Amino acid sequence: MAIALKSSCFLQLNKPDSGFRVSFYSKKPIIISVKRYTPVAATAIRTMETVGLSETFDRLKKQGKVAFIPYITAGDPDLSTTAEALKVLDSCGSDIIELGVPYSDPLADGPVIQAAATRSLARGTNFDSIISMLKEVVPQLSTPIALFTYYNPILKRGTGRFMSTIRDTGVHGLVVPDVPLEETETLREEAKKSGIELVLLTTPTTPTKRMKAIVDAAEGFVYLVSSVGVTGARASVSGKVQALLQEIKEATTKPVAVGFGISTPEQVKQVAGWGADGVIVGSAMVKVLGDAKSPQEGLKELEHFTRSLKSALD
Ligand SMILES: O=P(O)(O)OC[C@@H](O)[C@@H](O)c1c[nH]c2ccccc12
Repeated sequence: MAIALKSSCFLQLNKPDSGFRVSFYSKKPIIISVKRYTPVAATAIRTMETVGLSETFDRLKKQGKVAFIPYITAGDPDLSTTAEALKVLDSCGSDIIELGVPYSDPLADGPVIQAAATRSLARGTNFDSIISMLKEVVPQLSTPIALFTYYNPILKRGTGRFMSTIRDTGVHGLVVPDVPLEETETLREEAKKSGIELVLLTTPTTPTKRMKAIVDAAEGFVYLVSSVGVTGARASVSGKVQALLQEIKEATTKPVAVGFGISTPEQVKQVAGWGADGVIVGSAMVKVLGDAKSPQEGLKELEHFTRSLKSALD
């Protein structure tokens, strides 16, 4: 029986009778054919997942490539457009997608993402509606999702329940920019129980000792914030990033992705050239969707913009 999956990659099925080990290798549509559609086959096919953040970086490293990591705010302009935007970002070759949970007090965000969060909340977007959307869309994606949320929504729901809820959607990673380092351990333990990779952030002003503690505790990848201040496109990316990358790479072999202020193909190329394992673009992506006259136009613009940035890494 052949089952066409709108999913990624070359699929290797080992031991087709007694059990399946499914591995995804590259982003190509596949047809799965099984001799007998046994309960094992059904389970394997149902539970097939994209690979996680660390494995994505491992694969890219073997290919000598740098990860392209876009960020968008869930529910802006609305959740059905977010669902389509995730598919656009996936089809344009994003390697990891950061999806932001809108929050009323986004302290680390600049005006573009703050405005997106306000619009999204005004439309009634909440955590439960985001989870329902993700349950629908994630199985159609080949790009792993890292959910982006401030700490308060996690505490409100309860850390363990929050982690199992996002795991059940197929989300692989979590970024919490305002969790105090002292509380990271608990968060990390709960995340691990659910197989969620907790990404931690370090900044240009993080003391070396603290940076080392952060990179030791980080899962998936280390997020290097390129400059002090809030998110938002900048005319140039601070040259300090190159030395910061060097310092972090002396402290860990974990992949390091750089974000904040990056919005042009030249800047993407520059940061990759400085040795980043991944390049994150957020506000510029959010602006494309937020400035569009209609969701359809926004999605078209998003595709065009994503391809222009991604091509800087090819
Ligand atoms: O928007 P920028 O400057 O491209 O930076 C990425 C950023 O948007 C994304 O990673 C992010 C969104 N909200 C954040 C809050 C803190 C740190 C990072 C973020």
